Amino acid sequence: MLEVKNLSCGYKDKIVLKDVSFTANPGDILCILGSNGSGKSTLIKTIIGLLDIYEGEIFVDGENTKDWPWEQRARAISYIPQSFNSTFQYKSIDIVLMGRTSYLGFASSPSKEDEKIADEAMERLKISYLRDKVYSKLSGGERQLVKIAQALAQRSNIIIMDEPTNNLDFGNQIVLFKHIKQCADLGITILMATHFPEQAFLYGTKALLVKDGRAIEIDRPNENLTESEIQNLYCVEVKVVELDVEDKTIKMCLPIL
Ligand SMILES: Nc1ncnc2c1ncn2[C@@H]1O[C@H](COP(=O)(O)OP(=O)(O)OP(=O)(O)O)[C@@H](O)[C@H]1O
Repeated sequence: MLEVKNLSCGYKDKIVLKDVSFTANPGDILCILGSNGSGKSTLIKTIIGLLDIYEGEIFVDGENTKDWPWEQRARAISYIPQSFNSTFQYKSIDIVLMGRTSYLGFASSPSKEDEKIADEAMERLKISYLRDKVYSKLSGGERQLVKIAQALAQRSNIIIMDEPTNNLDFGNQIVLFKHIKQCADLGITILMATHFPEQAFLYGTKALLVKDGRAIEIDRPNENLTESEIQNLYCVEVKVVELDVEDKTIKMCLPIL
């Protein structure tokens, strides 16, 4: 469980977000929405400890993370950046094994047990066929799946993704969301920044709307995220329509040109 309380964050000479509070429980998929430059990545980088906190607190399972060493943070929270590539000729399994780094002693290499955990993570995502392929030669979608396997091998209860569907084709976006939902069903807490309100409608159990230095938490976006909130967030006219598909009502967000 991740709790952010009255958080202010930003850079040396600039506060980007003020007084942000939200909670993400096990199994939640919390979609962070906001226009370019609104502060989504800044918030994520602060949660994972890459940026210092100005004010406020971040709790994981009730524990304040302020003085956590990096290993403890890495075991609790996995981070999948917008794009990750490697100039080294790492095999995919090596990238997944990097998820075990926080469990290794100084200068020690992964054990048989670490390899087993990494292989299991790849099997769970049905990507064992990528095991010995060179990571830098995989497609964008395959790379995202390998990074999710790394997060699973890390055995953290929280996975944070910055625009995970960036550069993915329509089919691969759907495949990726199947896997994200699987992780949430395992009780993992997912936070993801996205540029698509539909992803919040379709998959989000919560949404966080980031605008003008503030963030508003919305529970069950499919029911509670409104057309006017989306218009206000992106400063464009949109229409939210409802479709009955099988036994569900699904919301779509259409631009008005
Ligand atoms: N290293 C930095 N130093 C100072 N300001 C920065 C730095 N990185 C980002 N910013 C500024 O912080 C603000 C928020 O940027 P951030 O990258 O968090 O936005 P974002 O919502 O993730 O944007 P996008 O959707 O375009 O990825 C922007 O005004 C940006 O210019």
